[in-house]
Amino acid sequence: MPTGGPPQTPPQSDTLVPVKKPKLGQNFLVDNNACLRIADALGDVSQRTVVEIGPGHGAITKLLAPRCARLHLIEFDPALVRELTFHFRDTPHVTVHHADILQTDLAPLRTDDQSLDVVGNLPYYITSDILLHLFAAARENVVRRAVVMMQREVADRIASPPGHSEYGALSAFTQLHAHVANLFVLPPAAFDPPPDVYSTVLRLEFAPRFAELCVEPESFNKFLRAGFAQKRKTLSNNLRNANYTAAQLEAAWPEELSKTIRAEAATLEQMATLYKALA
Ligand SMILES: C[S@@+](CC[C@H](N)C(=O)[O-])C[C@H]1O[C@@H](n2cnc3c(N)ncnc32)[C@H](O)[C@@H]1O
Repeated sequence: MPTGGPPQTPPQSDTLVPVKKPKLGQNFLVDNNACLRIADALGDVSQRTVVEIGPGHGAITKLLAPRCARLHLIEFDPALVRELTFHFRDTPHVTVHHADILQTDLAPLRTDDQSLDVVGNLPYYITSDILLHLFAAARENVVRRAVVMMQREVADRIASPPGHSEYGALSAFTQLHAHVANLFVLPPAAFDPPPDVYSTVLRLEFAPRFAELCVEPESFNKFLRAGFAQKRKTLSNNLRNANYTAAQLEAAWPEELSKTIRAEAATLEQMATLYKALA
């Protein structure tokens, strides 16, 4: 549930995504077929609890509500909250929360400890913050699947493999937590008002890899952050800035890993090997 109600100002954007600034990221989906494809991409939700991030005027919500067992709507704009509350006044399995998704603890929204399915045409100005919030929930098995729309460039980065020019910190964190499927792209005309960018719908099947990589989640996340801290620097230099000594790095550095590699070129397996050697 929201912790202490929504803040008075919108949340800050993060450093991983270029800032786009329609009011609260409000580009409403007006392509009904796209709404249907998003709802379909969640699969059979007849026995499941679904959380929608930023339902807006309810374009996707109205299709989902009759399909799922329970639906929680997390909306930050008070005028939209009033509109949704009125619209769903006679639909007891739909709950409207006036809340900032980034301040919302998703765990209490579960029923009988069943993991949640998440859907949302995301407010693009906080896309990566929302993803990081979902990854934290995935580490606690709170979420199972998410079908989310975001700016196409961000989606392309998330889905690209290590060594690819678009691979970066957000790709690594996403692929550490989920299998990613790139579903479809929408042009600006699918929205009102139309954004300046194309949009992509991704499906994330959460499956955190910490156990498989034999790493401790919190400290490995910290290690990854340190490794990706400055894009132009080598992995080794970024780790030096995070207080690993040259001698520690020299002793732990795996033979198969180039000394001048950047984090963007390393696989998660290689990062895990180095992390464990340094532990
Ligand atoms: C891109 S619009 C999507 C609206 C609707 N789902 C649609 O597809 O037409 C993003 C929605 O997220 C809401 N929003 C923005 N920041 C939010 C936040 N921090 N927490 C929850 N909702 C937020 C906006 O008010 C808006 O309704």
